[in-house]
Amino acid sequence: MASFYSEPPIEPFCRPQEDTSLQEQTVYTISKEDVERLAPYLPPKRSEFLRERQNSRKVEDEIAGYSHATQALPHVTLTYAQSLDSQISLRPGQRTTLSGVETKAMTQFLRTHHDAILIGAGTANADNPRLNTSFSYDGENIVGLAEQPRPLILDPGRSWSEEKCEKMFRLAKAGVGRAPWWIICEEETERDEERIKKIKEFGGGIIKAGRYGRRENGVEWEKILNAMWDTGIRSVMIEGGATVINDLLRARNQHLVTSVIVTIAPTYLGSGGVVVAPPRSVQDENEARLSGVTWIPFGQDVVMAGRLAPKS
Ligand SMILES: NC(=O)c1ccc[n+]([C@@H]2O[C@H](COP(=O)([O-])OP(=O)(O)OC[C@H]3O[C@@H](n4cnc5c(N)ncnc54)[C@H](O)[C@@H]3O)[C@@H](O)[C@H]2O)c1
Ligand SMILES: Nc1nc(=O)c(N)c(NC[C@H](O)[C@H](O)[C@H](O)COP(=O)(O)O)[nH]1
Repeated sequence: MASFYSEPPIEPFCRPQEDTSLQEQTVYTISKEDVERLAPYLPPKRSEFLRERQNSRKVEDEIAGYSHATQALPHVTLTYAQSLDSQISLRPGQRTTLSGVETKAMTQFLRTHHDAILIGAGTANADNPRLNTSFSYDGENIVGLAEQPRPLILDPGRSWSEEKCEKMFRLAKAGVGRAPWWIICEEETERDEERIKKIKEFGGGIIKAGRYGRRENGVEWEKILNAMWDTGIRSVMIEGGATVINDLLRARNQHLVTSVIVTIAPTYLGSGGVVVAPPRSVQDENEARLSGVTWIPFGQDVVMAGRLAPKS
């Protein structure tokens, strides 16, 4: 495992000025009551020290109330939006809006509470995502760069195209988001060198961890999360897509997930979409059950927050 990155200077608050398209960022906020309802499922708030020294290994003593027994694993919040028929998009590669404005605001709030935000290469290529937050505590001023999560692109099969993620790089350049880190498996290939150089030029970086064989066997999450911890990441919000979610929900990985926060939208996408359903490890047994569950209505949607009771 090896990791490195370069960091743009941290500024307390920064509004996009040069790039006019960035001025159109919608400002999101949620009520104090909803913040309190979500609080039990969130990682401890980041300290200033952690925000500024994300690459330090000496930070471990600074963490209070850390929720995992093993100190080398970050708090993992698995979060996504699904339809009533358990689908997250109409077809692979198609961005499908499920969340209403209220749950979108909730997601933007969650993003301010995590050091990093992870998506799979399939989602990165499909969505041209922003992966920043335009959450505002006062309903007016969007949080500053210090509260912006680090985007992580999980790409064990090396299928990510940076060109399809120009929004993220633009936001980083404007100082209203961070440049992404590319997560690939350990095996080196010469082709990577040029790409890594380019990603670093934009302020991004790379994490190499674990091995990768057949796609249906998934990735080595523990090694990947461990490598994240080594870079200073103490909390990560994992947003999808289906390959990533179903892999994390399989029996051998469930103990790595700290909280699950799912938005359920009152719509049926109809068969043929991208489904969340982890592989079943034991016939005729539920694969996973949540405990400590709270259901919170947000506009027309409902948000379910809970913890996984690991199967293994
Ligand atoms: N509604 C939501 O909350 C939500 C969230 C995220 C994505 N989506 C949607 O999901 C769709 C993408 O889902 P997907 O499953 O095609 O893509 P994905 O984002 O899960 O990425 C899958 C690809 O990344 C690699 N990969 C990543 N993690 C892997 C793992 N653990 N094991 C094996 N391979 C892994 C593989 O190369 C694979 O092709 C898009 O349409 C996107 O809009 C919806
Ligand atoms: N909460 C939520 N509601 C939705 O209706 C929907 N389609 C997603 N989708 C998540 C999404 O597909 C990836 O996390 C993006 O790629 C993030 O993109 P943005 O940063 O928001 O631009 N998420």
